[in-house]
Amino acid sequence: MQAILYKDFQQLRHNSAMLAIAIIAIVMPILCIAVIPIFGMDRNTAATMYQFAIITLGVCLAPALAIDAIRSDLANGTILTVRACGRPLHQYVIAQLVWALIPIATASAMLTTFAYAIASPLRLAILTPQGIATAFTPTLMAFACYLWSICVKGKALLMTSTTITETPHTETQPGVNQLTAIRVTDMTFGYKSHKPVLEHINLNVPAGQSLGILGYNGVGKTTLFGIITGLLRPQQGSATINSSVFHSMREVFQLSDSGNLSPTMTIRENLKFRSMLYATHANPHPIDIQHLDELPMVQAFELGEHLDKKVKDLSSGLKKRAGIVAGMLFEPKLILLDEPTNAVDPITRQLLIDLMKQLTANGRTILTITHDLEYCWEVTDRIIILDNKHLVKDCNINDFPNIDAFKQAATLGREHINVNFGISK
Ligand SMILES: Nc1ncnc2c1ncn2[C@@H]1O[C@H](COP(=O)(O)OP(=O)(O)OP(=O)(O)O)[C@@H](O)[C@H]1O
Repeated sequence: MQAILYKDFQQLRHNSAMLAIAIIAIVMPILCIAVIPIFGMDRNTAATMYQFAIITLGVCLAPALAIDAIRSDLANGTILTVRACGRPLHQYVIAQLVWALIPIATASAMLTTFAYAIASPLRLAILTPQGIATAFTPTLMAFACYLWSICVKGKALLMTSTTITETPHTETQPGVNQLTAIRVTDMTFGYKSHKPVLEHINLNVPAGQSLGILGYNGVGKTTLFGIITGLLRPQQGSATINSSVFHSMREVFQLSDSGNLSPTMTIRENLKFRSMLYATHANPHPIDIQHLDELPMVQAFELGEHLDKKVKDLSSGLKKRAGIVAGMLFEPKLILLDEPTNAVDPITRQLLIDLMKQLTANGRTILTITHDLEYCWEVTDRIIILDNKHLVKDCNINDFPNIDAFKQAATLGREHINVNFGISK
């Protein structure tokens, strides 16, 4: 809960528009009450000013706290991070409720006390049931905004489910009894009920394997990741992560497009937020926040000089590097990477190849969605290809005599040669 409140506070602090609204929400009502004794207002005018002050507080502060925080979390992958740290989602829901209600309830109580103390015409009005109800109006508005956020904006959040469960052993090759890391069984999924994106997918990923997931744009690769991590629910069949291999979601890292980083926070603040989420009684400081620039992973990806930059001010490649480092620092055992080499420079790409080879040698299970066939050739043991809603190819990298044969298989023999673009000579 402390981590979520820390993140909400940092996000508000860095969002100048929201911060300005929050300051207006506090200053305006104070001024409205302060002018009552200065102008010697009568009881009726003072009561109107008081109501105006309270409504201003609610209208400005309630959406800024209750709606903005949850909407940002859904957009930037914070929900993924919260799930990945293995904490139950209800802790997130409660933390956001505290963030939505406590500051506004405190501000209302202080404003009412201030009005009672300095505006004598208001004293009787404040002590009536109607006066007390008025004082609670901003809190009720914040609660309504919070419910709206959770039910409408946060629907995706409520739909998530845990896919970590006991999965029986299977023989992946005759005579080889290997632990299954991920099993997808006869899975069908569509964003609309009668329009499947993936149909009857069966997939068994043994623990310790590096699997490449290939396929044309829009074929459903990212969707498959969403189903495996429980962010999307299959319409038919199942997808499970084996709890005998991965004990909780904190051992699972998924690199999403946003890198699961809050764009308004700096890399350092994002790492501190994650560190707070991953903290346990036994290990209260999973990473050394004070000496981040000395961590080998931070040094390897040359992030030291960028630690105090806001994520939204980073280039796409740096964002990707920061996202990878933010996940890897917590030593995940199951790594799901969505186009890791997208937007990175050749040096970082080579760094990623070396890192993935070391992690595979170290027994980690890695699933990589990629269009970078040379990267795939270097780091994966096996590839699957999705096409036209189905899993159409499943083979070991060793099955190909050379990279050209691999590339031809990976593109399903659909290279376009001598295409007419209609460009006039
Ligand atoms: N939230 C969503 N709502 C509705 N349709 C969606 C949603 N997300 C993805 N889709 C659709 O589902 C299909 C599969 O999308 P997905 O992102 O899984 O493809 P992909 O294989 O990862 O593509 P790419 O290689 O371009 O990243 C696409 O047709 C896409 O338009």
